[in-house]
Amino acid sequence: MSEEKQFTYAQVKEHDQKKDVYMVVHDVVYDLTEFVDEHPGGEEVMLDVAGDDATEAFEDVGHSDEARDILKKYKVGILKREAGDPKPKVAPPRPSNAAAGAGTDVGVFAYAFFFIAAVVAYGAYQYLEKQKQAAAGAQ
Ligand code: HEM
Repeated sequence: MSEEKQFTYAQVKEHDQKKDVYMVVHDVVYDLTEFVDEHPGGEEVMLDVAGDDATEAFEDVGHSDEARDILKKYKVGILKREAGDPKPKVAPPRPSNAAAGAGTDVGVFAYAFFFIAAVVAYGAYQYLEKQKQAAAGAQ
């Protein structure tokens, strides 16, 4: 069995310089030193979270699947959390899958929209019928 290399948070913290950038995303440790310059979002944001848990920053941007694929290439190990380490502010790994809450909101909104649309359509229908009757009566 191939054992994955484990890093403590303190060890990851040591790699917080531009020439040596590690970061943690969803408890996986990545060596992104080579990627910092290539990052389409700029090196500044990468250096902000160098040596840190970048999970929240990474997920907040809503990175593409391509970005997630790139990330895989740079994996060097997994994070071994120890007592006292900062807790990950875990955003769901896949916001699109895990957005049950948000999905519900959108669902309710969609129902409300269709309900209002139906009421408006019914009203318009009634109005047109009345117009027709009025026109017929006037003849
Ligand atoms: C952890 C490794 C990271 C990788 C592999 C990565 C990769 C990428 C890629 C491939 C894009 C192009 C758009 C896309 O495909 O989604 C992108 C855009 C972006 N990234 Fe990252 N990123 C990483 C970390 C971060 C972090 C920590 C931040 C901090 C906020 C960040 C902020 C952004 C922003 C703002 C853009 C949008 C740029 C634009 O559209 O002008 N990224 N990233």
